[in-house]
Amino acid sequence: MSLTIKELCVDLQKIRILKNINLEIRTGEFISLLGASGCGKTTLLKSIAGLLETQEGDIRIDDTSITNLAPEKRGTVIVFQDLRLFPHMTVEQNISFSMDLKKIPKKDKQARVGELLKVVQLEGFEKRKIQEMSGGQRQRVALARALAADPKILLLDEPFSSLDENLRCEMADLVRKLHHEMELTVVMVTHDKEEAMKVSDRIALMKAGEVLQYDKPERIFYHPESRAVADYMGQTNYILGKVENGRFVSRAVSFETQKAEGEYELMVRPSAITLTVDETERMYQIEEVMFEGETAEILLKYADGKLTVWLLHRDWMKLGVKTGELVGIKIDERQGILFQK
Ligand SMILES: Nc1ncnc2c1ncn2[C@@H]1O[C@H](COP(=O)(O)OP(=O)(O)OP(=O)(O)O)[C@@H](O)[C@H]1O
Repeated sequence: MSLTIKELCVDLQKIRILKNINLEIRTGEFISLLGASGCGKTTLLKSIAGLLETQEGDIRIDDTSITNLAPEKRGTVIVFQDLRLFPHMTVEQNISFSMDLKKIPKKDKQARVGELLKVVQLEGFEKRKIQEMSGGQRQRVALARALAADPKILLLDEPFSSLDENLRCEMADLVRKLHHEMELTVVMVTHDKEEAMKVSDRIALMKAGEVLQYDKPERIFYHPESRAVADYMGQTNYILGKVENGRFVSRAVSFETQKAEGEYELMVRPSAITLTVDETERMYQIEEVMFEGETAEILLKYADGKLTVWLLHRDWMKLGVKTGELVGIKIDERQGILFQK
């Protein structure tokens, strides 16, 4: 089922929290709402689930408006960060909760619980109490309980944030697998950009109640539409320059461009710069080198400011230079983005 959000505005205690949100989520798509704490991700997820009153705009599943429907009639199910399981009940009782409401016969219910436990890799755990399970196992139960309601749209609010890194990856893989197998449309809230890039078909990057960019992970990372998006998605360098006569010209790099004349900043990720000792023009002084396992982070100082460069550690070692010495740089301009000043 597809989900369309059109010009959605939401106020909480008379303050406008969501400002004119527009998103189209295709059937079977996995999207992430990504952004810093307080930008409105959970508010948007709750609005989709029908847990908050909306002031303006429309939310549609396929061609039907759900804006004024009660949460239980929307076909959406939300899994919260704190899971909201019933700790004294068994796994089976937790998972079959939505089926009890629908008065599904006991035998069918048991069979379905068994199936769902298999799906989330917790076969045989029916009679275990929630309080006797680990954090990762509880996450799986919460997921199975959500799936038991046969959702058209699965909404996940930072579902893995309380887990350690290994479990996070495992759960992310599981959700991604279920999403494929069950052709679920999934909207996940996260503030973890790596997680978002890994699991999502598209990412809606939010800031202060607005969507700054809604795009595929590669585009959000390599083709940010604004400095705000570029800065959120990873470390960046900005090189000041001008476009004149069809060329971007700066102290560090110059190349042809179709952009209009004016002052620009060239955004370059640290991995798009390499160092050289062959050039005659060695005008970048190595200020600091940080060893980070397979990579080395090198901080350079030059007349216009500083640049950060990431090299494979073995490539750095091959250069044979050390802190305080001068090097030249090469910038892969195809990986750079020009922002007008
Ligand atoms: N019940 C409420 N009443 C008033 N303001 C609220 C309420 N709930 C949240 N807010 C405010 O709305 C804004 C968005 O909150 P929201 O929880 O949607 O952000 P978020 O992006 O999900 O943040 P986080 O990553 O920290 O969970 C914040 O400024 C928050 O303080």
